[in-house]
Formats: sequence, C-alpha cells, structure tokens
Amino acid sequence: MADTGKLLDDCFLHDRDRLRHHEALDILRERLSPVAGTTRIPLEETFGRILAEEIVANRDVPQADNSAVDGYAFRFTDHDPAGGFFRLEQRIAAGHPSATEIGPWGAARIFTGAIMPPGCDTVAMQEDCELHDQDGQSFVIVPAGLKPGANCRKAGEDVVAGTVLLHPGHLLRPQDVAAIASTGQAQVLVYEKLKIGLLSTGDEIRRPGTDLDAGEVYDSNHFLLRSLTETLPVEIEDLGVLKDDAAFIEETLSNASERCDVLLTTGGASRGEEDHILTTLDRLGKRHMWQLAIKPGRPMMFGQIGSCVFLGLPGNPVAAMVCFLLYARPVLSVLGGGPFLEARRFQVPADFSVPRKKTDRREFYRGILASDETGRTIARKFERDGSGLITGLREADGLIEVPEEATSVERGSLVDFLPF
Ligand SMILES: Nc1nc2c(c(=O)[nH]1)N[C@H]1C(S)=C(S)[C@@H](COP(=O)(O)OP(=O)(O)OC[C@H]3O[C@@H](n4cnc5c(N)ncnc54)[C@H](O)[C@@H]3O)O[C@H]1N2
Ligand code: MOO
Repeated sequence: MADTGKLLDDCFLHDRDRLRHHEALDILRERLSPVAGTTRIPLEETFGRILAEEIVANRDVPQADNSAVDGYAFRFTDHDPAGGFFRLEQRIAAGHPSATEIGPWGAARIFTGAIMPPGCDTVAMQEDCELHDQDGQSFVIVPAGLKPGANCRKAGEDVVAGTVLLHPGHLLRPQDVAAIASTGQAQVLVYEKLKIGLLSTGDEIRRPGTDLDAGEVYDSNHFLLRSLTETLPVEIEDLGVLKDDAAFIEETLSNASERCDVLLTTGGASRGEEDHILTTLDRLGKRHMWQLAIKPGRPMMFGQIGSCVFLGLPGNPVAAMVCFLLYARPVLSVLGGGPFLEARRFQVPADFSVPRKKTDRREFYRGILASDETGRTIARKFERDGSGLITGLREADGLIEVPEEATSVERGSLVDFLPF
C-alpha cells in the first residue's frame, strides 16, 4: 500500500474535537457582514433582490375612502328616516371622483374602487338593492341590516402615511414589491448581486453532454449548487471543473479570488492526497474552519483568499446540499446584505427509529413528510444513508436533524424537521 509516510494532523480527531454545528453558526453569525455595494434600480427589477434602504410610505394607501363593491353609497344616518328609500343623485366610476356633496336621503350609484362622494359613508351591494323609477326620478331601495361604514374602505386602512414598510436587508418578495408600488415609489436602493465563482474539482468529474470514460462521473453538483445559489441575488461565474492538479488549482483560485466576492467549490475538501483544495486555501489565504461534527458534511471548509470568502463544500452530493443549506445559504445572504437565513424548523413525530446513533455529532437525514391514519403529519426517513444518493434528496421534503447528545431516535418521538 502506498504510504506517504506522513501522519495527518487530524487522523485521531474525534467528533467531540470537531467544531459543532451551533459553534460554527455562531461564528458565522457574529463575524460576517455585507460586502456587496448598493445600487438604485427600477422597481420592476427588484423581485428577489435585497433591500438597502428603509421604505417609508409617503402617503396613505388607499389615498381616500372608496367603495369595496359595485352598489349604492349613502349616508348611514339617513337610512332610518329614509326608510331605506334613497333618491339617486350621482353616478361615480373608479377614477372619476365626485366633489358634489350628497343631498339628504340621497344616494350615489358607485363602483368598486370609486371614491366615496362627500357625505356618504356606507355602501349597499347592488345585488341586495332594488331600483324604482317614479316621475322621471330613479330611487334605490336599500334593505335594513347594514352596519355603518359597510363596504367602504377607509383612507389609510392598508398603510398610513409615515409607516415603515420594509427595513434594509429584506429579501424582496412579490408582495413587498407590490407594497412599494402601492406607495408610488419607482426606484429602490438594493444591494448589488454577489459575484460567486462556482467550481467543481476532481479528475473524474465531467460535464453532462460528453461521454464518460471508466471511473468518471457527471458534475451533478455544479447544477445542484447553481440552482441552490440562484435562489439568492447572485451573479454566477462558472469556473468549470478543476483537475486534481495543485498548480492549476492554485492559479485558478488565485485569479478568481480577485474578481469574485465568494468562491464556492465542491469536492477535494477532505484530506486525501488528491484533495488539493485545502492545501491551496492554506497557501493562498486563511482557513478559518474545517471539519465539523456533523454527518453528512464533515469536511466543510470556510476561509478567505484576500477579501474573497471561500466556501469549500464536500464532493458527495448529499453533503454538498446539506452544507449549502446549513451554512452557505446564510453566509451568502449576509454577504449580500440580507439576513442570516438559518434553516427554519418545526417538530414532527418520527415514523422511523434509529437504534444507535453516535454521540458528539449532529446528524441530518433525508426526511419525507407523510400523514398517519389520523391525518397528523409525521416524518419518514429515507432509508439509505449514503452521501452519494441524489435519490434521497429528490424524494425528501427536507432534513431531519438529530442533535449531538442523542444516542438513538425512537419511533413516535418528536424530531426537528427542516423543510427544503
Ligand atoms: N479517509 C477519509 N476519506 C473520506 C473522509 C474522511 O474523513 N477520511 N470523508 C468522507 C466524507 S464525509 C466526504 S463528504 C467525502 C468528501 O470529500 P471531498 O470533498 O474531498 O470529495 P471528493 O473526494 O472530491 O469526492 C467525494 C465523492 O463525491 C463525488 N463528487 C465530487 N465532486 C462531484 C461533483 N461535482 N458532482 C458529482 N459528484 C461529485 C466524487 O466522485 C466522490 O465520489 O470524502 C469522504 N472520504
Ligand atoms: O459526511 Mo460526508 O459529508 O458523509 O458525505
């Protein structure tokens, strides 16, 4: 057997000596801050971007009291004396407000979204009303039972002028963009997209579209990580697949670190002689964390080359995805100006058991949500643990997290579920 004659400095490392999941998260949460610049862009381009300014409503929304239905507007205090019998005086469509005050026992034909005429405070739906013509005058008969202010939307009932709608660092969702639009703001200050250099490593890795020779595998991780990364506002530079050649890896990483905010690699993270990522990082920059007490994902690596953040994900696809969701996603979000997007969790009863689990490490199983016979949500475990099985990721709805101190998982006990 080939022997390098060198004892690796981590060969006796136990999980209890490795950095724990929460220690790693605490370090990342405390030490990271945004590196992205800011830019003012048109509102239509802001979906999925991270806000860099406070959004304050400079007007009431809606701007004025208006009708919520197609119907007839009247003054509520007139209802009893008029016996619900109102003279039709005006017709008001949306976008065509009337400045004329409604007369005593008078009503206005009104349409959804039209501004209430002066004096009116209540609207009856047209389906509930009857029309009546007498001596060339139209009347509307409004039934009893409406509450004062019914079917009238008040000025400012959605947003009052001066309200802070959104804070800097918010990842803009469709409803946020709509809220900004509703206040009339057309340009928004957001963070620039984070520049991410994405690269795979390994002599055996090939891009789809070419034939495979013996021992080669397709670069599924590139597509996994590209898709995961694109859920954040990023600009991806595809740095391709790096051969296991130390000099070439060093040159590529060194050049890329000058143009990218972040380098995201997959493979070569552990300590085989063919795993050059770690040694290259040590030569070019600083390694801050490596080797976590988790499964899968143990060889996860954090560092920097100059001012470029380095995230070295393991090569096994399951480990790559787990590490991306647990660590890379919050890191990329913070660097891009956003929140520390820690995985959300809820508790569900386990519909599986694990008789023996190693302590001192946190384990993440591929979890499938199902319903039991009473309709209660339960979590199943994808039965095979292999870190190379994309099938488990595909079948799963999320991850089941089992903490360090657990020695087993009993069927029926509550487990943490982290949805994808
Ligand atoms: N002696 C030890 N061996 C290994 C250890 C260890 O601690 N001691 N750790 C294992 C664990 S855990 C993991 S995870 C893997 C990850 O190590 P690397 O990041 O160095 O990954 P590679 O060796 O490059 O590849 C592992 C595996 O994944 C496949 N791979 C790599 N890149 C891709 C890609 N872009 N797309 C699809 N599949 C990819 C690769 O072919 C290997 O099968 O190391 C264990 N070994
Ligand atoms: O922990 Mo590795 O991360 O099994 O796949």
